Amino acid sequence: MSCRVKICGITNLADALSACEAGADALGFVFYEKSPRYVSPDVANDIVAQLPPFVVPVALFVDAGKSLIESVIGSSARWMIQFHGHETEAECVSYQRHYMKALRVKEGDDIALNVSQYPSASAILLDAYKKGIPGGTGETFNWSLIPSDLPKPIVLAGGLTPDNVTQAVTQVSPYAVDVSGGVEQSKGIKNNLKVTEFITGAKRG
Ligand SMILES: O=C(O)c1ccccc1NCC(=O)[C@H](O)[C@H](O)COP(=O)(O)O
Repeated sequence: MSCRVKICGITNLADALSACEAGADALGFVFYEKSPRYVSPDVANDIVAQLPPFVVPVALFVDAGKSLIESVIGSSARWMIQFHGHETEAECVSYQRHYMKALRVKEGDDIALNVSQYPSASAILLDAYKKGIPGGTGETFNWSLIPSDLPKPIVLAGGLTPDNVTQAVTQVSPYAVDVSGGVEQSKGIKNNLKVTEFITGAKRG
């Protein structure tokens, strides 16, 4: 089975449809106001309403309140949730949607133990840890820290680009890869050529 691809940080319809055309399996929308990739719930839901079938929209939150999360996911049954902060298992499961929990990896972490804290997650996203920045850092982490026998589908993220994604897929064999900065032409705006090269590279690995 070839590796799935999630293109994260979508802020406009043109980038969303181009990514779908290029073969993206999932699109990420960042509902974290401090991010340069922030998109409002209204704009995101308008985009989601125009997505082709079989593409999963993923709503990304960082320690968000219940009212924001419910206002986004309440507009479409298609939303999956990505919790990218310090959310507990009980909080994640309370929305009764498929969700991914992002874990930010640094040397010395017990990844297997951290994954075991989220038995209800549909997948675990592993991203690079950088103090004070919750995500979208553009930095890789040491992929050899990832145990090969984790009990959940793994979404590999952090500093992936068209140049390193095939190597990442070959080394880690993740269920999916996730990219944001590595396929941008400027913050929040995707480069279609990079998106196409990234997806081709991920599916080749
Ligand atoms: O993109 C952001 O600005 C962001 C802000 C806060 C939390 C998460 C954020 N992005 C998450 C992602 O885009 C990806 O899941 C992942 O972090 C990979 O990003 P990148 O290293 O830029 O490819």
